[in-house]
Amino acid sequence: MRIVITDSYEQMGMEAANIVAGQIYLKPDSVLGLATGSTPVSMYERLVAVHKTVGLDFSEVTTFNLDEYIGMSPDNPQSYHYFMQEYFFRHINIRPENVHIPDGMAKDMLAEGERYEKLIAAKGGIDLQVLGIGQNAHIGFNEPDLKFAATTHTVELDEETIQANSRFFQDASEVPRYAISMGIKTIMMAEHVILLANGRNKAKAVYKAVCGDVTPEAPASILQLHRDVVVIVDKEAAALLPEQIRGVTITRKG
Ligand SMILES: N[C@@H]1[C@@H](O)[C@H](O)[C@@H](COP(=O)(O)O)O[C@@H]1O
Repeated sequence: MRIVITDSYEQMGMEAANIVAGQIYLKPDSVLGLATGSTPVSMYERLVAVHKTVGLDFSEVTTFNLDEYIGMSPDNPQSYHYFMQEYFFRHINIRPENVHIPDGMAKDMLAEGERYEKLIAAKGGIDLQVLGIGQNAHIGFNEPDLKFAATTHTVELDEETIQANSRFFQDASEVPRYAISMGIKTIMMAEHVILLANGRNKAKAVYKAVCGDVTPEAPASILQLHRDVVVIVDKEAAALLPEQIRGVTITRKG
């Protein structure tokens, strides 16, 4: 794991965008795994800016999003389909047919999970996966569990996640109880991974991901077993990392 601690949320996004842009520069037909939530917004803003200023080309890029709420149609402003259009896809030259997000409206979620996994495999797997992290150390919507979930599957959301995500809804009762999410194995099979976090409320989860026991009770901890992970966190989210780790990390001024 390489840990990058930044001074600000914007800097965190910039560092992540640089890695994504470098990936596309080296491999224009890259397959990206993408995340939603407030964390990656500064990364998307930066990528859009790089696209507009120096023409970062997304025309050959394929994307697979991590997850979607079950029962949410793509035109619902709370859906992850809508989020991705709003913050990223409508601002860049990606081809609509190259954009993939699990279908939260599918009749058969088992079949949808299988379809999604086959699509990823048919594209040769994910080159670079971007992740946020939940306060309970979930990645995608893989909640703390007794085992690591493998492939794309239906998840019952934890109360903590429902409460955390209720800020995007009128109130917690409107937050869907179920989601469809890439599994831990899907994520771990990606060639490169970036984990992003900002804010003091993520410090405990970041500590578990980087320094805690590898356990399905803290799903992000599995990333310690991945061969190429960059953890990019602002200083608030890095607050609980021990000095010796902080001592060997790059602290960028932003
Ligand atoms: N399923 C998403 C995750 O992919 C995201 O990383 C996480 C953190 O969200 P945020 O970035 O808004 O804090 O929770 C959501 O529930």
